[in-house]
Amino acid sequence: MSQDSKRLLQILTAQPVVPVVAVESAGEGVSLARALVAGGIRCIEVTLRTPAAIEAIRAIVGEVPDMVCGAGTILTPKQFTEAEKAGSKFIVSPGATVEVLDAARGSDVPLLPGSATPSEMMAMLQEGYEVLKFFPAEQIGGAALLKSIAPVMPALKFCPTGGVSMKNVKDYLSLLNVLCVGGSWLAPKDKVAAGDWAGITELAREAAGLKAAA
Ligand SMILES: O=C[C@H](O)COP(=O)(O)O
Ligand SMILES: CC(=O)C(=O)O
Repeated sequence: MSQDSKRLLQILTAQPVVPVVAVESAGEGVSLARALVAGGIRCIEVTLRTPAAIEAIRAIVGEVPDMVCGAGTILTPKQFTEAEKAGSKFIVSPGATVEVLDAARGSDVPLLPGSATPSEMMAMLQEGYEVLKFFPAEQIGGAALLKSIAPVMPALKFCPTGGVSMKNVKDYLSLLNVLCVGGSWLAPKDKVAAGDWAGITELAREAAGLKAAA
């Protein structure tokens, strides 16, 4: 399967913000996931940027049934397979290589590939992908860029990520080609390190109250 866009749409439209997190242990991942669920956020992207990521995905999938846990920063087929075996419900890549697309074709877990330019978006359409990550969103052109893509490639829907925060999130969520945004601001390093789970629940509650137009 190249992309189960129906399943991805279900996952991504269930909340306006998908927290993109890097965790230092499985226990930290579980506490974070519980704090986010308590604030109304039911989807998390655990990035493979720390050695604990795969164990954390496995633990969240096993111990926090109300959280839909995906894996992010997938750069290689090996990482794709590890994330899939850990129980990831979706897989996110900052871009799209032939190798990662091949791994996705052999898997039932939907891939959300990253794209940043019109040519990359056209290439993804050609591969049968209609739901894309837009990364790095703010740095590459922000909401204005995505707005200009809507009439040109109306089939595409995006999850912009990178530099998105409460300051600019509404610019993205007001676009008809934006399903939700991704961001690390719901899991600030200082709050996670301090175990300030109530503080994270508060950030999640604020984000969960936002509305996407798409
Ligand atoms: O996709 C991953 C990014 O690292 C999240 O970006 P951010 O930290 O700017 O929200
Ligand atoms: C940007 C990135 O690393 C990811 O979400 O896959």
